[in-house]
Amino acid sequence: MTDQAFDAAEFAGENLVCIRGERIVFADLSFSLGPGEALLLLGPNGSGKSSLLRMMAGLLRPSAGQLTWGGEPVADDPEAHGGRSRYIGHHDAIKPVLTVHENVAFWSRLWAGDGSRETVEKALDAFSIGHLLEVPGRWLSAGQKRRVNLSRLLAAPAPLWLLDEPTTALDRATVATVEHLLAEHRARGGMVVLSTHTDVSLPGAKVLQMDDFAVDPALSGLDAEMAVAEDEPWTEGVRP
Ligand SMILES: Nc1ncnc2c1ncn2[C@@H]1O[C@H](COP(=O)(O)OP(=O)(O)OP(=O)(O)O)[C@@H](O)[C@H]1O
Repeated sequence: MTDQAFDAAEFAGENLVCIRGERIVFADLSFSLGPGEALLLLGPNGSGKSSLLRMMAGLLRPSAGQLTWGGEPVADDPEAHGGRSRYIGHHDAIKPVLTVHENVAFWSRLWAGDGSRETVEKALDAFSIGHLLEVPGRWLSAGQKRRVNLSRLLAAPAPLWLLDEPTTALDRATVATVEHLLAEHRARGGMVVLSTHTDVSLPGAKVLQMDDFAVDPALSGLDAEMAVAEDEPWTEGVRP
């Protein structure tokens, strides 16, 4: 775990199109995010927030448009993008038979080549769950699982945090902890993209209203050639 500033570059998306199944979920979506900035994804169920986050993480290929980092297409070096981004999705990536320590150490080792007990303890302490170190994953409550999952952000630092409804199942005090950690991350030059249906304090965040990029199905004229295989990964590595 580090308190050092990130040497981040601009992360941007240009005219992104997302097709899932045979439906255009969003089209012509563009954004840009500089060091220290945050982007809030808002919109009703099914409007494409998770799809956009998965796209940003390299887990879903854009049907058109491109993502860039420092002006260079992310697709040119997917491994580098995997190294600088941390995606926390809906599902808590916790092995039930491993202890909390073993779970977080695994991700810290894989993502940051660390996995030391000190790093894991510090990350868990930040979420007030240091006492769960030796508890197996299967015994955790929903909120405890979420906290363990989020602690991976601290156990394997990277500039770009991609968070899909990160405060789900968290109590009020832990939501405040998350808000504090988001602010600290941005103060170090980190970037945050976050989807939510609840209030999460992200001062000065840019906002993307996903339904602004919806396409009327009757007008979409979907070209089957644009559709890509569902969940076809286009970056390397294990991304839960
Ligand atoms: N694996 C899939 N195959 C086909 N369509 C999918 C798949 N996953 C999602 N979709 C569709 O893509 C659209 C966008 O879903 P997505 O999960 O990105 O929305 P969301 O805004 O995150 O929704 P929520 O607020 O409910 O989490 C939905 O119409 C959904 O049915």
